[in-house]
Amino acid sequence: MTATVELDEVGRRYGATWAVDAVSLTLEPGVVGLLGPNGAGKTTLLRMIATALAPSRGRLSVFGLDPALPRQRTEIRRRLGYLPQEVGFPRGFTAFAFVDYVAVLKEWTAPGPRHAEVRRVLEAVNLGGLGGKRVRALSGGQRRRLGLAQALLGSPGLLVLDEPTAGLDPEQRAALRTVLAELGRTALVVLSTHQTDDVAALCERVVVLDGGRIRYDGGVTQLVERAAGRVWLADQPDPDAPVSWRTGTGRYRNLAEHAPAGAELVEPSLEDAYLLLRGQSAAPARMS
Ligand SMILES: Nc1ncnc2c1ncn2[C@@H]1O[C@H](COP(=O)(O)OP(=O)(O)OP(=O)(O)O)[C@@H](O)[C@H]1O
Repeated sequence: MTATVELDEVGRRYGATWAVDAVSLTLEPGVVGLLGPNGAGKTTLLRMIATALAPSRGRLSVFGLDPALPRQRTEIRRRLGYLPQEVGFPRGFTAFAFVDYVAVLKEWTAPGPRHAEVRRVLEAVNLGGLGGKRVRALSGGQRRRLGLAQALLGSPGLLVLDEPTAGLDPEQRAALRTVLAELGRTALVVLSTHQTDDVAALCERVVVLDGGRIRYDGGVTQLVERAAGRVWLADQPDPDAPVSWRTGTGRYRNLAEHAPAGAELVEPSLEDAYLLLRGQSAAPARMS
């Protein structure tokens, strides 16, 4: 069977900088999380998968098609939904009119089924009651969900979502997780986020990018297991820990190979595992 997305040594360069450097990935249906620090190359990678940006080198195929060829690119675009990091909304449009406009661009010609689909995706992101509201009058989180609604049009086989949960309140994030988990049963959902708890709640697979390169690609559980036996709660910060921070209880969470004095070993989270991975490649991070 053809993989939904296949990248073979894909790179994208801006001037002398490789924003994405020799990335190889085979992505099948399911929800895949993309983590990485600011500037890691997540948006650049997602833009290439969404056919919004051409690779500078390497081979990329989506649904077995080549986005470098105009006809095949059009076919890919018919079958994918994309939420960019920043959506240029026509702010005078109503929420309904905006999604309807995107639906027209996506070749939904018959008004009856198109309007029904617009209503469906607005409901899916809990904006069913706000279809008549102007985009400029929506809150930031509501606008983010409106951007998501247009990506869901036509239940695409590939959803590329750049920070879909940014600015969403906890209830909306939880609701969105349900929508995406449901979609991931049949479609490939690739999402970038800075929220490790979204990845832990939603994804089986996580790809960690840093400096344009893959630092980890595998199961979320396996990444968390790497941090087992290395997360310690103590009354003091451990000077030898690559990562250490003061928690809300006043105790320090130390990510370290060896037990700091008087420390208590605790279960690792995905955030701990991610920070440990980062700590191994980056300068020591200390937050207090
Ligand atoms: N249009 C551009 N022109 C020049 N450099 C760019 C451009 N877009 C991105 N870059 C550079 O490419 C690198 C990767 O940027 P990218 O936006 O892909 O990272 P990111 O992981 O999405 O970051 P963030 O988490 O901050 O959104 C950065 O060094 C960035 O400065």
